[in-house]
Amino acid sequence: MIQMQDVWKTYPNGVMAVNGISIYIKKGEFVYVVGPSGAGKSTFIKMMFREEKPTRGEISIDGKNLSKIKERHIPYLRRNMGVVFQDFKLLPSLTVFENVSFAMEVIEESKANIKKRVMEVLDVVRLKNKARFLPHELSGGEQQRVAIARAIVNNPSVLIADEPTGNLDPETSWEIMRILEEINDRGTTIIMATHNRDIVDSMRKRVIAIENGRISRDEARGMYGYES
Ligand SMILES: Nc1ncnc2c1ncn2[C@@H]1O[C@H](COP(=O)(O)OP(=O)(O)OP(=O)(O)O)[C@@H](O)[C@H]1O
Repeated sequence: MIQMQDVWKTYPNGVMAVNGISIYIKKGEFVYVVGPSGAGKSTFIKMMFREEKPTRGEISIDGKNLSKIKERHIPYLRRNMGVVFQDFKLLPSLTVFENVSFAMEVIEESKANIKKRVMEVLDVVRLKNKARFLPHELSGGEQQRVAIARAIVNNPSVLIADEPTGNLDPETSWEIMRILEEINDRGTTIIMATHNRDIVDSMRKRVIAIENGRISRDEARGMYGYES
């Protein structure tokens, strides 16, 4: 569960990126965040995993107030939140397997358990057969699937994706969307910022539209049991 209460963000240069947003996202929801370029979508999303701090207002994840989490506890918060970006952000000198296992909470885990879990998530993204490949040996869609595997390897309750299909062709984008839906079906909350109108229009999910740092629309789009 994610809750924002009258959240504002002004950057040090004076840009007012988010201007009074309040939202409630239930566990297991799939939410699109849409809006014009510069509307504040990334800022809104970055505050959820404390990449940016709000200037004002409160954000809580699973009942924990983010502003009260001490710096040294942020890695624990991040472990419960997977993040996927437009540009994949894989480590170029590590194999697919290593990129995913690197993100794992390895303390007290046996090598066998790590391998089992990594192969499990590579199976989810259908890349078990490319575990030994390096990122540059993969297509863009495959690289994004590795990034998704890395994001879910610690079983996060929330997966945040900022323009995950931004660098991909339509067909590859649909492949990524099918994988995200599958992950959502298993109970992970998904929050995805996107400019892809086709995807938003054809997958019936909640849509939060942001304009000038405010919510201009919040529609259930047929999501059963949710009223906006
Ligand atoms: N680190 C920063 N410092 C100063 N201003 C910033 C910073 N990051 C973003 N901004 C500004 O905040 C506003 C909102 O930016 P943000 O990246 O949140 O928008 P966005 O909706 O994600 O845009 P896009 O769709 O183009 O990615 C913009 O005016 C942007 O220039």
